[in-house]
Amino acid sequence: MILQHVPIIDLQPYFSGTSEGKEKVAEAVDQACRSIGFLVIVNHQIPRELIERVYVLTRRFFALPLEEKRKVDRPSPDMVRGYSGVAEEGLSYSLEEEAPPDLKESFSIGPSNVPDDEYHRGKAAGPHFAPNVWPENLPGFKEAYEEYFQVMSELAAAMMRIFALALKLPEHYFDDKIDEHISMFRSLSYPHLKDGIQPGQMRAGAHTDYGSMTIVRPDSARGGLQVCNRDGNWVDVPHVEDGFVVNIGDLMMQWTNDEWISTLHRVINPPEDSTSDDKRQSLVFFHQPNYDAVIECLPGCSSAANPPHYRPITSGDHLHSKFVKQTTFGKGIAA
Ligand SMILES: O=C(O)CCC(=O)C(=O)O
Ligand SMILES: [Fe+2]
Repeated sequence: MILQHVPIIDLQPYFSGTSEGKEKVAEAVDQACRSIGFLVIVNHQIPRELIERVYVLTRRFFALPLEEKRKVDRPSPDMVRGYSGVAEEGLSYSLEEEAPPDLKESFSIGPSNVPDDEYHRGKAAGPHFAPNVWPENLPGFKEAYEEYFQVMSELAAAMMRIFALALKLPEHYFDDKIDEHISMFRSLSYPHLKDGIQPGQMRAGAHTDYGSMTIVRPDSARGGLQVCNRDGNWVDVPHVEDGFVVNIGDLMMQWTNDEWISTLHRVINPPEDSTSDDKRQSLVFFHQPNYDAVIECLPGCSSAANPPHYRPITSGDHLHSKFVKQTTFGKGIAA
């Protein structure tokens, strides 16, 4: 059955470790990834205290004066680190569309405590392990962000094991392809702008994500995340207290030979007549396999009648090709 809405999936049976429990979760995830490319997970084992701490520190960061935030500006266009201001990027650029820039600010980090060796620092590593930049005078910010990056990496590894089971592969199939992952954690702040909005301008324009998966801790504020379903209708992603939104990106779609779909989504503005302050903040983890992991049609995803749709490509080159597209079409680089 093709789902037209985003399902809510309880991960508890997976974490309880029985093979029936794992099977049940894997089947539900397979159906979600085939139908709509999005799911909401509950019982994910991420401590609530940490999520709250990161959320509060993020509010504090975005509330700083602009000149303070500018001190941790993105170091260069190909390094997604540090701060980007409102309307400096447009996610729709990656779709080769002319669209007005997004109404959001962001702060991004990549892996920390990177070993000083050839794999991580050599030419082949490119900007994937670029150093992080940190705001001064925000006690606990760096620690909380690094801890969040770590727990998200573990949750993504668990999701990749569920993905493997869902695709009828050995549970640990992806483990050695993500053990040096080049993911990015990005906090997003969407101010509630009441005027100066251009026609068609949104909090985040319609786009697909690039990598293996995205894990989002959203906000209940009005003006939220929507997904375009198979019928071509925009549907709201349900807001579940203590839930995370998971969606697969273009790389996973390519890996599965289009069996799973990377779906268009967007973040809409609050209603025009709203008199309240509907500012919104989300915490977004973009998971991306090791830069040298080869993304080629997974076993079981092709047949004589349905040969591989894509040539093999490394995760690093795949990500780079998205960035190049974006710099050609817009002034910024998004996630
Ligand atoms: O803020 C959100 O809920 C999602 C944002 C998003 O889709 C993105 O940054 O790729
Ligand atoms: Fe996205």
